[in-house]
Amino acid sequence: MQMTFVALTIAGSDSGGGAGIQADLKTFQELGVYGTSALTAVTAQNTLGVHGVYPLKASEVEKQICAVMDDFPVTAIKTGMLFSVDIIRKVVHTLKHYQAQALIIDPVMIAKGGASLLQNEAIQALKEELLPLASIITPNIPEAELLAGMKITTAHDIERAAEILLETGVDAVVMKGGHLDNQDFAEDLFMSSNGRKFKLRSERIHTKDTHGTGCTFSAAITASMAKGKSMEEAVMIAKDYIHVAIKEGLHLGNGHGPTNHWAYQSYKGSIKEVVLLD
Ligand SMILES: Nc1ncnc2c1ncn2[C@@H]1O[C@H](COP(=O)(O)OP(=O)(O)O)[C@@H](O)[C@H]1O
Ligand SMILES: Cc1ncc(COP(=O)(O)O)c(N)n1
Repeated sequence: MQMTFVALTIAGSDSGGGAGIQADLKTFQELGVYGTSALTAVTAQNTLGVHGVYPLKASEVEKQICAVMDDFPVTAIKTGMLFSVDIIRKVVHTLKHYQAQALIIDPVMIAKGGASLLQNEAIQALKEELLPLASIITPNIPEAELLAGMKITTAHDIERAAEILLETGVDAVVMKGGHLDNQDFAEDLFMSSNGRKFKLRSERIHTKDTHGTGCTFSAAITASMAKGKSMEEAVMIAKDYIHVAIKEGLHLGNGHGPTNHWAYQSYKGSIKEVVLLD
């Protein structure tokens, strides 16, 4: 009998289906992993922006996590939009109880349209209480600036910020380069506490349809880790997955459209270039 791998996402709902819980579950499914979820908030959202944010109570988030963890053989967990200090503290408490095998944290803070998905006072709790439990954290550049407490403009800054984030106790950091002003490449930096360091480089796709790229990328990492792959392998597969999802975009909606979560099905071979660093 074939083994069924199970992943859990703890995140917000995006009614437009391109980011959040919906992106995570689609990605899990495409990568052959059974997806479960614990909602932290409902958002009224489409490709034009976030039109409403309705957080759940922390105890309601906890109940969902327990319901899943008490019954399913979950091998990897990811977090996305956590919204408040209360929800973060409850998630930390609950995850400590279950001792997740692999925990991937996408420190979602601000939607691409500018809406806040994490209250300002929650940034510290995320950094000090949740990050120490994590296998991998996947900040984009603005998120890394807030978490590391520094401005990031050069390649040296990116490495320095990754080093600062490793000091929180997380096993590895992936600094996503989608927001960098590089017209040719989309480059992410992987750095782990055991000294592994490399860049994942792919051609930059010139499109406005990048809604949910971060959610999709971290969900792809989670799916591979749920299947038992190493952090390095998982990050490499995720880079290919997000690249084809952006490249084969669906052009839906009138704003920043979603990516194509099923494009990876018909894709063969490797796209990214791995650049080893000392
Ligand atoms: N225009 C693009 N072309 C190719 N890859 C991209 C592009 N934009 C983002 N990516 C990739 O998508 C992933 C998510 O990055 P990013 O967009 O920075 O995250 P977020 O959605 O959290 O802001 C990264 O692997 C990044 O390199
Ligand atoms: C519920 C939810 N979670 C996460 C994001 C971030 O996605 P993006 O950075 O692509 O806007 C979002 N827009 N909505």
